[in-house]
Amino acid sequence: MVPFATIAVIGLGLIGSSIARAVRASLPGVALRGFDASDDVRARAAGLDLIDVVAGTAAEAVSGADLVILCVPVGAMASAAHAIAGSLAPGAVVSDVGSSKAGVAASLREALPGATIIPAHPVAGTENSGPEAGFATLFRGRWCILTPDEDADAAAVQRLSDFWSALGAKVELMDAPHHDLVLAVTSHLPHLIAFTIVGTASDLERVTESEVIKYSAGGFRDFTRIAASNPVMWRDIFLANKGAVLQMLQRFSEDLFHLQRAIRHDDGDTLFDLFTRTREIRRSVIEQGQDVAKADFGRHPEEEAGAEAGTRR
Ligand SMILES: NC(=O)C1=CN([C@@H]2O[C@H](COP(=O)(O)OP(=O)(O)OC[C@H]3O[C@@H](n4cnc5c(N)ncnc54)[C@H](O)[C@@H]3O)[C@@H](O)[C@H]2O)C=CC1
Ligand SMILES: O=C(O)C(=O)Cc1ccc(O)cc1
Repeated sequence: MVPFATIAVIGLGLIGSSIARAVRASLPGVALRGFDASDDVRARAAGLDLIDVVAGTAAEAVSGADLVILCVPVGAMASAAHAIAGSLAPGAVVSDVGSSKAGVAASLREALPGATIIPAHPVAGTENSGPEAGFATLFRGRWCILTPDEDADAAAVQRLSDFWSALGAKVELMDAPHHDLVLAVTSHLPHLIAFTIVGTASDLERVTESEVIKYSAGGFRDFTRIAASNPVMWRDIFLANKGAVLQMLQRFSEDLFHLQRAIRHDDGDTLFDLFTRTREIRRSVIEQGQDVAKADFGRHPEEEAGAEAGTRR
């Protein structure tokens, strides 16, 4: 059974366009409507034929939709929700894909009193943005975390869970503050570290005269992919998940200081023990992700073809 008959996607960038493509691929027959605040993105989305109707306003996009998914940066969720207030079909489920959850949920509740709101976070993405960057297999084998309130409509939670499962995602339920703490460690802090190291290296480059770029085949190259992520999106995530990120950053700084001491005092055992432990963690991450790796894990199909032809990312 198709969980929703008409889906409205607000924000037609990487995630919104990937949802549209995945719905077309996995739920044929579902009507797709959409809107983006950018005239240029709306025109490009229409050119890519991602959805059935590219509406001229958010209110028009959601009319008649039984599922509305807000796919805008977390700092724009409140204004996107206000723009659809009063235009939702009776019984419509409103969801979002924001990377942080507690603050977004509060602003959706404030903008849409009485609406059925079930927040979600597909933990799948890339460093790219815009409607061209999306692809239908993005969510396959990846987690989608739903963070419904305790008193949320259980039938609506089930329908949204069925929707994400139909797109190939593995669904998990969590409370929003716990989600924000977990993602601060697994996603937000690693991004902050990448932004920092690439920024530091770029400052040093003025001293070393382009050696940073020249010798960037090492670990630095991997950091540059993450550090190329969308600046608006990440600015908003750090401001929205401030408490959890600062808490994790405090712990990280203490651990970094501990390593700094070990290096200064020639304490090789401390370094060796940590690196042995982290090597094991990588192995278990790979083992747990085996099924995912086989499912075009996190790569645009064109990138996949490039990688197979030996092109380095
Ligand atoms: N990029 C990623 O890897 C992931 C992103 N997310 C979350 O998904 C959301 C969207 O991110 P992306 O698709 O990557 O960004 P994107 O930049 O590719 O697309 C966002 C789109 O939203 C539009 N927009 C901004 N404000 C709007 C408004 N008020 N009304 C209508 N449209 C508006 C922009 O014009 C843009 O086209 C963010 O909340 C992000 O935290 C979640 C998982 C992964
Ligand atoms: O590109 C990567 O490695 C990512 O980590 C993508 C990503 C970004 C934000 C999310 O909330 C979830 C996934």
